[in-house]
Amino acid sequence: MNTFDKSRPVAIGADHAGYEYKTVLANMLREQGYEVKDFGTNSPDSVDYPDFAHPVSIAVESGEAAWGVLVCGSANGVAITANKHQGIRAAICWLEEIAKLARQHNNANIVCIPARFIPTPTAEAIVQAFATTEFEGGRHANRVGKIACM
Ligand SMILES: O=C(CO)[C@H](O)[C@H](O)[C@H](O)COP(=O)(O)O
Repeated sequence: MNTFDKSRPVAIGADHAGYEYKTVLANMLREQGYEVKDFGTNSPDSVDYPDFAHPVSIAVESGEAAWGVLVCGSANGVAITANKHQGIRAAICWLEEIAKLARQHNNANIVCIPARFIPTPTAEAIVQAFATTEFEGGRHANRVGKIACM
């Protein structure tokens, strides 16, 4: 249930610590037939991660994008920012298995990548797993429902 399809774009964004990974991940997704909406940044010049995490989150929250990818040094900054949005469940993922669980158990809709702590192939495997793993529903649906009740 609730698998990401390719009828809507993937929103992607990063700060200066993540922009190189963002390029690699966006290219990987495009090669797989996804439309990618890139919110920047596109250089190593120092920027502030909320300026990129908020637009990606708004795109996913509004339904303009089906899901999102955010990259910064530790992934903490982009995840904290994204999770300020009511409709966002952003998960920091540093292993492929964590990415699968973020989808299976948490129905996460943005994957947050810590570029300074994992190699590029791991980041690619994480995004691939996140893109193709389904939410399991059932007992997890009750729990995910309670996240947004406040
Ligand atoms: O999580 C973060 C910020 O809370 C990210 O890791 C940023 O990429 C990091 O803080 C950037 O650090 P820099 O010293 O300004 O390059």
